[in-house]
Amino acid sequence: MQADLPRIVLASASTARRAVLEAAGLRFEALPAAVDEAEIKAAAQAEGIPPADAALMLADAKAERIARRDPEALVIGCDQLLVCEGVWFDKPADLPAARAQLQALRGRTHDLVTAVVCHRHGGRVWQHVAVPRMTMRDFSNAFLDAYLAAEGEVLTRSVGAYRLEGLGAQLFARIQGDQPAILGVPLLPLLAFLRQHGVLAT
Ligand SMILES: Nc1nc2c(ncn2[C@H]2C[C@H](O)[C@@H](COP(=O)(O)OP(=O)(O)OP(=O)(O)O)O2)c(=O)[nH]1
Repeated sequence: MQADLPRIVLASASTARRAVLEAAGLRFEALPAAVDEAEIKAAAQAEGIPPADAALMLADAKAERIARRDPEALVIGCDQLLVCEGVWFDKPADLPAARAQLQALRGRTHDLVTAVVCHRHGGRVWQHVAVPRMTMRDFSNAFLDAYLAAEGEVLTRSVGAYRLEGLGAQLFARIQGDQPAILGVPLLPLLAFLRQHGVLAT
């Protein structure tokens, strides 16, 4: 890597986000940002802030928290909200909550409001929001219980209580949007920015 390229930091604890960027060949450091997402989400909802703006606020908060340590670094922050018929869902606390959440989402369509921001030199230099639209089958409880047993606690790390990659594909009747955005990172717009910013080879 050329010496004058900025250090890239992903302000995230998400294994899914890290895997997407690593698979795309990005070389970066991943540092979790200690941000009280629940508090920011609750305040945004109370103020009637639209999901896309709330997701950008959360992504900014994570990037800012990490960028303070190294203003020269290019810090990537992401956030993903799940909205189904106006109701915002969060990562389930445990498997029973994952079961209840999947029962609430089955047979319905939900949006994954997925924001990504880049911060450098003390401010946001780029942002993008993608909104994949996910339509779930009206799957049976027997199917649901088999899915939960097969996947286990990892489902608590996903805002939708599912993993599209793998068995989770069987939950869906229709998907509008690209898989990296569903997994939490609008990848191609981000890579385009990184090339334009001189961080990736053109
Ligand atoms: N593996 C997988 N993960 C998914 C899928 N859909 C959503 N997710 C994950 C990506 C993110 O880790 C999480 C969205 O929640 P957040 O945006 O709050 O991120 P999280 O708290 O996990 O990490 P971060 O805030 O970036 O430190 O859900 C999927 O289909 N497969």
